[in-house]
Amino acid sequence: MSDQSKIPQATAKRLPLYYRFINNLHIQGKLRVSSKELSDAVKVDSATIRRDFSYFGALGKKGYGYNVEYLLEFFRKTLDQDESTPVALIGVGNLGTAFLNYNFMKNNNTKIEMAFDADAGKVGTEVGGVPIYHIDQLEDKLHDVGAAILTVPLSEAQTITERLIDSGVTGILNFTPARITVPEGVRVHHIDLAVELQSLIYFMKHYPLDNEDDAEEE
Ligand SMILES: NC(=O)c1ccc[n+]([C@@H]2O[C@H](COP(=O)([O-])OP(=O)(O)OC[C@H]3O[C@@H](n4cnc5c(N)ncnc54)[C@H](O)[C@@H]3O)[C@@H](O)[C@H]2O)c1
Repeated sequence: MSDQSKIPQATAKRLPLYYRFINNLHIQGKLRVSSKELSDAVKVDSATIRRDFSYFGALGKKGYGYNVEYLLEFFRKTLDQDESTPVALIGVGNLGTAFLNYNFMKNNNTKIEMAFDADAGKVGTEVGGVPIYHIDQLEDKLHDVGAAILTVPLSEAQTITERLIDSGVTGILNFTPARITVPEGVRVHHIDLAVELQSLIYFMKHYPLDNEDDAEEE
C-alpha cells in the first residue's frame, strides 16, 4: 500500500493482532468496537490503540468507537490479505510438523506451499496437506516463494539460509538458535522461545500489570 511507509514499525507489528480480532468481530456481525474493548482483547493499552488507529485514518468517536468494516478493509489491504503469499518451510521435525499442521489460512492468506527435509523417509509424503520435497530439490522447486520458515538443526541453518537467498527468498522466519548472517535487503525475524519465556518471566517480576495505564508501548 502506498501509505504503508508512514506507519511506524511498532504500529505495523501490531497490525496482525488487530486484524485477527477485528475479523472475528466482523464474523460475529459487530459493527463497532471501542478502544477499551480492543485493549482488553489484544492486551495493548488503549492510548496506544488510539494512536495506532489514527495512522490508519480511523478516528474513533466518543461513545461510538471504531467502524469494524472500515478497519477490516484497511487491514486487509495493508496486510495484503487479498493476495496469497507463498511460504516454504525447511526442516519437517517436531517444530516444522506442528507448523504444517497449523492452518495459517484460518487467519490470513499466508500459506505454506511446500516443505523440505533431508530425511528420505519424509520425502514424498504430505503433512497438513503440504508436500515434502528433498532438500536437494530446493533450487528446482522454490519458484515465486519469497519467504521461508527455518526449522532445521542449528548446524544446518547458515548453509540453508544461503541456498534460500540464492533462490530468491527475501524473508526468513528463523526458529533455530543460530544468528544467521544475511546480505542487506534480506529480512530475518528470529523467534527464540527460550528468550521469549525468560523475557516474560522478567517482565512479570519487574513490571507487574496491576494497572493497565502502566503498560508501556514497546
Ligand atoms: N524457537 C524455538 O522456540 C524452538 C523450539 C524448539 C526447537 N527449536 C529449534 O528449531 C529447530 C528444529 O527443532 P525440532 O525440535 O523440530 O528438531 P527436529 O530434529 O525434530 O527437526 C529437524 C528436522 O530438520 C531436518 N533436517 C536436518 N538437516 C536438514 C537439512 N540440511 N535440510 C533440510 N532438513 C534438514 C531433520 O531431518 C528433521 O526433520 C532446531 O534448530 C531447534 O533448536 C526452536
